Amino acid sequence: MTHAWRIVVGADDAGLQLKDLIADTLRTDGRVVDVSDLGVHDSEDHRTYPDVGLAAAEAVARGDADRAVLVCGTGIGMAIAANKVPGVRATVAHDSYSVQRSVLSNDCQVLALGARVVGPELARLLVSEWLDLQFDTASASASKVAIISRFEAGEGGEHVHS
Ligand SMILES: O=C[C@H](O)[C@H](O)COP(=O)(O)O
Repeated sequence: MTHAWRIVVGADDAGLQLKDLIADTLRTDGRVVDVSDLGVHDSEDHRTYPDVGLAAAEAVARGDADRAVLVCGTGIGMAIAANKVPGVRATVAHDSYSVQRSVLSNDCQVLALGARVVGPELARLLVSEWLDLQFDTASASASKVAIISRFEAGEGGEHVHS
């Protein structure tokens, strides 16, 4: 399968170094046609993980980017922030299987990484594997993701309370 991903990247101060490494890696990856770096750009840039995570997720929601890689200390804050943007599904994942399922089961467009959790080479490997994954809208997982989307759109009623 060929890809032409447009990727937005972002980080807070804790994730700056790993974000820059991932951005450099993405810029030389033939599967990526555009890398948009929302910062932070240096130690003088004091924007927080929600500032950057929300902006990146909004870029995905608008269709300005296909996907986002977001880095903070743990990845958790970035994922929480990104998941608040309607239409965006974000995950923290630091192992291949979780990265794979986040796309194939859950149609996540946002991968959040923790610079204080994962080493740079594993992070680069995970991002590389992630670029080869694409959600299958005809898969059995699609109807499950659709329940979340309908709930988000205020069209609840089909999910079952137990
Ligand atoms: O999830 C949040 C991130 O890990 C962030 O980089 C650190 O947040 P804190 O400074 O509030 O601990």
